[in-house]
Amino acid sequence: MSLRPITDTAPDRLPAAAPPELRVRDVTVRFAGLTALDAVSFTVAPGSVHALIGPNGAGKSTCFNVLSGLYRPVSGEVRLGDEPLTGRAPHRIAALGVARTFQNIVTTEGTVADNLMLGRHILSHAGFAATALRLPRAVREQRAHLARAREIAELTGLATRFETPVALLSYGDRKRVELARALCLEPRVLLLDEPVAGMNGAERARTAEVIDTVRAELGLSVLLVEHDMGLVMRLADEVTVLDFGRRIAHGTPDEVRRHPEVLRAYLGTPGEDTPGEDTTAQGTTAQGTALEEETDSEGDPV
Ligand SMILES: Nc1ncnc2c1ncn2[C@@H]1O[C@H](COP(=O)(O)OP(=O)(O)OP(=O)(O)O)[C@@H](O)[C@H]1O
Repeated sequence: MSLRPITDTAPDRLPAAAPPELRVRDVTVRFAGLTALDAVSFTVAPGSVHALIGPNGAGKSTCFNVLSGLYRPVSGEVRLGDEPLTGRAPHRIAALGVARTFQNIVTTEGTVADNLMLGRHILSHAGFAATALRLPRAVREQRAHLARAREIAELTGLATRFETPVALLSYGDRKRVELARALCLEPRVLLLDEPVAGMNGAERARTAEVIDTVRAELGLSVLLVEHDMGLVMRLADEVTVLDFGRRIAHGTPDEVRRHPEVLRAYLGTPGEDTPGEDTTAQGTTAQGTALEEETDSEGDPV
């Protein structure tokens, strides 16, 4: 199906032809004596999928927490187009069009519809009293939000689960509810924190398809943190690689997978051939990690 952001509930946030650039400039974050991010810079080009990868502890989640306003950097800045995001509260950043999902599932209560409607909350113009009193304007607005939530459920493969309690969903579906809830904010930039972590091969392939569709249909930019290199190589236009809080490489998926610094960070030795078994690159040789794409039984990338 073809979807466009609706106009009556988010008039101030209709995307222009493309979302604005998300620019991260020289961002440094310290925790006591530890520098978790050390003058990190990268730009998420409008409408692109940009992956942020790196071994465990590289600083990926810290970076997401800066982008979504949970952490304030000691120096550097983040801008969405001309709007500075650094130092703004998370709900302000969300209202500017930057939505995120979390590594671990946070949605456990209510139906899929309930959760998606929570995602629409930030876009509601009718106040609590008008909604509680079911004033006509509030009722119309609620209807529009529900219709949009249904469209997003369809786009994310959850249409047949719309009225189902999330507690009864499969793990993969629950992860996609998180994604759908973030989309309900009508973001211009979507931050996906390990969207396929813990999924089996079929669920990962399905979610990869959904991310692809969402980007194409909604024309938004995606910043993706993911250990699954198959997914990164399949979806990303550009990749930034962090290690110990520093940016060590940047380029297309093909460029970074051959980059000597990247091979050293993941495998401990530069230029060694990467094993092709496990694509979940957590960054330790003991886990047999790799920067290879995973293939299904027919040899197609998943
Ligand atoms: N709140 C915190 N307090 C202190 N240290 C922290 C905090 N959050 C992260 N760190 C440290 O900062 C560094 C970067 O951690 P971060 O979680 O950003 O890495 P990551 O790349 O997301 O790792 P993973 O792939 O394991 O999720 C690590 O050394 C981590 O222990």
